[in-house]
Amino acid sequence: MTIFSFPTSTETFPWLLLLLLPPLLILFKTYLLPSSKNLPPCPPKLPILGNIHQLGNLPHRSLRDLSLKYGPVITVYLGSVRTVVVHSPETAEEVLKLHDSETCTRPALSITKSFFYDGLGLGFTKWGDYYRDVRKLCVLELFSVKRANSFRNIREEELSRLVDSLSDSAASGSQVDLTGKLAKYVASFTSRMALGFSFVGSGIDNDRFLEIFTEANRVIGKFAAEDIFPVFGWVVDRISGLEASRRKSFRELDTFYQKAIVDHRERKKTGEEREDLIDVLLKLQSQETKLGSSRITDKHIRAILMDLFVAGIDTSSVTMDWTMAEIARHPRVMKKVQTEIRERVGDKGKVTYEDLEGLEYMKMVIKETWRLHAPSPILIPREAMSRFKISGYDIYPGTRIHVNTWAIGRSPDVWKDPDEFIPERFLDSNVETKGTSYELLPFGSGRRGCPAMYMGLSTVEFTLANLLYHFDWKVTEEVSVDETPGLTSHRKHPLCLVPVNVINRLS
Ligand code: HEM
Repeated sequence: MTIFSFPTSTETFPWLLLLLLPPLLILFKTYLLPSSKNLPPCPPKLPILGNIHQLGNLPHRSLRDLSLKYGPVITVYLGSVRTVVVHSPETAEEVLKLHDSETCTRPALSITKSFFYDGLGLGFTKWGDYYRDVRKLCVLELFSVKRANSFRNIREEELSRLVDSLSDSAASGSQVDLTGKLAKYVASFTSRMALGFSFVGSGIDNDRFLEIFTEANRVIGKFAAEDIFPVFGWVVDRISGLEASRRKSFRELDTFYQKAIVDHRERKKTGEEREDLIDVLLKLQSQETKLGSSRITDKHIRAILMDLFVAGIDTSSVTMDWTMAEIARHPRVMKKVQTEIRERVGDKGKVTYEDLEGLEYMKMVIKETWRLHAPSPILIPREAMSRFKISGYDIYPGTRIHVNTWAIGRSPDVWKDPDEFIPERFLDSNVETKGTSYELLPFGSGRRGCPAMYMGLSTVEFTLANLLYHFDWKVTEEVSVDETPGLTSHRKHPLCLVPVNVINRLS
């Protein structure tokens, strides 16, 4: 009898099976039995479509409704893509703080390829060394407090132009489309800051730029079939024309940015001293600064400009539009905020940056507006990079993760009378907007939070304070709070009000 002999294949099989069983079971459980995972609850889904049919026209609202039934963390399948959406401050904190380092990348979306230079910018770029370098460059060189303050005079000039045009309407007693005026004002100010000019002489005037830009925002906000059905969705996007309209918008903006870069280089040769954001980027280019493993090229600059325009214009202008709409709907608030501003500023003839510090009620009005009308109702998607838990549920690598900030702002578990506009709720409250109070996240939070908060906030406060200081606002028709779908929450109908001149300006 041999104690040990080389086993035959028939002998080996049971032993091999026994040895391989545990890993095989783990593989089977992990990949072939998804239903046995402890995933966040998922509403009943359809084959192929998943839960798409339940998202409706305004997904932040439909998802909130689903979360009322299934809980604050839900799974929805966008076609074949597993997506987790969180709806409470606690679960938002888990995603944005506790698991920030595991969720701070972006999924590979088709818009990144066709519109955001395949991830050379910031907002849609995957986490990694390259992203960290671009973010650092933007935070230190483009969006710092010092840089934002260096553009104060531009903002003042643009505001002065806006107030002049509103004064003309006030003199004739005519109604103005304040939504349109605010959008143009922010676009002018942003382009002067970034490009040094307000489109004049660029072959594109303000109106044309806004047209291209509005169209760009429209196509960016659209669901692409490719992002839902990665294998064949791109065919649908071609047939539906989405891909073509994205490319058209992209080409127009790309050409425009490149022309601005070339013009800047030419101008530099004449020795003209000026420092807009393209100048800053060109200087870094000439110093051979690196982003990831590559030196800064013109394409990097165009990608950063795209992010700056897409992320910076809409968010600021919709905030002001919603705030003015809510103020117009609430005469008590209008009176109170105007009294605060006028008492503080007196007969100086304009609100200065120094005055903003004391305008506590106005700041509450803005917070209340953000609570009800989150500028990004659903934050830009994150993607899980490892396996972890949220509220005890398993989250697997590759899962898309969304934070529904709109739902958090409207939650009766967090806010008393959540659908009412009551700025006083922030009196003696320590809820702030910079990303550490998870019940109010207008700028997002964590590693992907807005890098230009100071710039955005100072534009909003300075502009609103001046509009409310200079004018009373007569409401001649019902102010609607209907929204349109998209990445940023726009009001559906333009805000039309009659300005009444009350403060004569100092020149
Ligand atoms: C009131 C004005 C603004 C609001 C409410 C706002 C809000 C936001 C929000 C919600 C995000 C997404 C955060 C996330 O996904 O967690 C974001 C990201 C971003 N914002 Fe802002 N923003 C404002 C102004 C600006 C301005 C003026 C700029 C630039 C000029 C800007 C540039 C960006 C960029 C580049 C990102 C992407 C960050 C990343 O993914 O790393 N924002 N912003």
